[in-house]
Amino acid sequence: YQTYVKLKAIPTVGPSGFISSWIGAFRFLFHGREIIQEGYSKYRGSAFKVPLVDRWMVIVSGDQHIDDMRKALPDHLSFLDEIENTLQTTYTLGSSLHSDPYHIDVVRSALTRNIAACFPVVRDEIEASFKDEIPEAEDWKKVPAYSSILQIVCRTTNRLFVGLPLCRNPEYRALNIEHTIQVVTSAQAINAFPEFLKPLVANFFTPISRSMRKAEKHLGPIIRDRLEKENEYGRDWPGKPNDLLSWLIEVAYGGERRTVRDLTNRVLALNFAAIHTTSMGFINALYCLAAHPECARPLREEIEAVIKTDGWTKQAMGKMRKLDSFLQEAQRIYGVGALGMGRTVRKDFSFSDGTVVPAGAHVSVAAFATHIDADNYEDPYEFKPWRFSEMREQEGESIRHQMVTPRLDYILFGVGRTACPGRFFAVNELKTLLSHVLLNYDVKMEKPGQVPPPGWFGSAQLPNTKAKVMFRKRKFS
Ligand code: HEM
Repeated sequence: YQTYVKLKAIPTVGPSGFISSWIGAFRFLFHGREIIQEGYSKYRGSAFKVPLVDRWMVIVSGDQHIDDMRKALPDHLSFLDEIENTLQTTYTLGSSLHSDPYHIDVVRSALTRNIAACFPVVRDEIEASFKDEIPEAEDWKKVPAYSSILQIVCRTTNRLFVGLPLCRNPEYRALNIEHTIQVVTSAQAINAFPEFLKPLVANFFTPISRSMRKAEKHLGPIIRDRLEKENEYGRDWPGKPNDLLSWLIEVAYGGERRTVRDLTNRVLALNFAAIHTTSMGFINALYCLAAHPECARPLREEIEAVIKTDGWTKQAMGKMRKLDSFLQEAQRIYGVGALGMGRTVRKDFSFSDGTVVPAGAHVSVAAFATHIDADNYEDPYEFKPWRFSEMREQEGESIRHQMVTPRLDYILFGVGRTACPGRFFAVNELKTLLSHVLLNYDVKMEKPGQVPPPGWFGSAQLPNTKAKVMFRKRKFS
């Protein structure tokens, strides 16, 4: 309530009374996108606020405000505090992730540096997992795409994270896929209670101890073996796998970092960051391809021409501008929720237009509204697959409009110092996955020409989980 009093100067969209704001918060669960769109239309370029079930959310938009957020220091606007607040990480993911987030640097440095070196194994896992999940058939076959893609992405990502054979273990995969869902739902349950009850309530809802027990069963022996080998033969022991677990161990010099428990926790947490995000990104692109099968030909031509000169490499993926544009356009429309770049305000923060957001408040960007703003994108509701590759042609060799480049009008990965450190790997993985589909299958939607409608809950946009995609062995050129 104290924070609300300080926020009085910022206009509210929807009811603002003490009781009526609860009704507004309930309405937000089912009409979040429309409420934020209403605020965006009225206050684009300035700030407004909406009541959520557990907090007031200040929402900003427009280049200037987003740039202010990009430049803000973490001790003013904190991403980690916001994650702690929304996901209740201390209870749901483990407290050391917040107090010592070194795994983020490992993603930013070692993992990103190794994308080229690890490209062949990731591609190998893509081929193997498609063979298992979606065997090539002469006739059209209906595939429950969402669940198959989750399995494929989980396997592929974990080939890089922990290697063979664990990445293929069904129990290990199920654990990582379910853990994410449990973290999100239990955090929502914990957040429904007042602060002083949270530690008590967390005992009932927290999934971390069960997930950790299961994960330690799989990862414990591998971690112990690697730690022993490093102690015996030194840092670069012969046969040391080149994967995320090794890169984590390399900087886990001692103390709590160098324990089975903490290392297991980091692997679980990075699965949390990587699996559902990448799966949703890929399913969005797959639905767009299946709804626009006419895009297959130009994409195949590009992929085949580049592979001919560069082979299956990271460098080749970097040259595929149409593929990059197609993926980017799918995420522009279907890949972001109504809110993005959430931050908790640590010290009173002044935006450049003078708007002050007090310490303790929460700020987000109107992400979806930004992505479908006609001032940012012509015909914003239309799926234009070559939108971004055409922009890049106009600008010569510019890298500004490639998918990995965060921009004020494209905030899929956030912008600024906390922009997703896994995005270079994620985009490379998405390109390799979609290339594999294009070169080996024909795809179409069960209902031709239509991307299955996504679901919205609160501010989240979720791809349709029920739709079937038709697959058959590639026949068209
Ligand atoms: C298409 C897939 C992905 C999307 C859309 C995505 C999106 C995001 C977004 C929006 C953020 C927060 C940015 C902000 O608010 O400033 C983020 C943070 C993060 N992502 Fe990703 N991500 C994806 C894949 C991955 C992958 C594959 C990894 C790991 C290999 C990863 C690791 C992380 C980590 C560690 C953070 C926290 C960064 C920090 O605290 O500084 N992400 N991601």
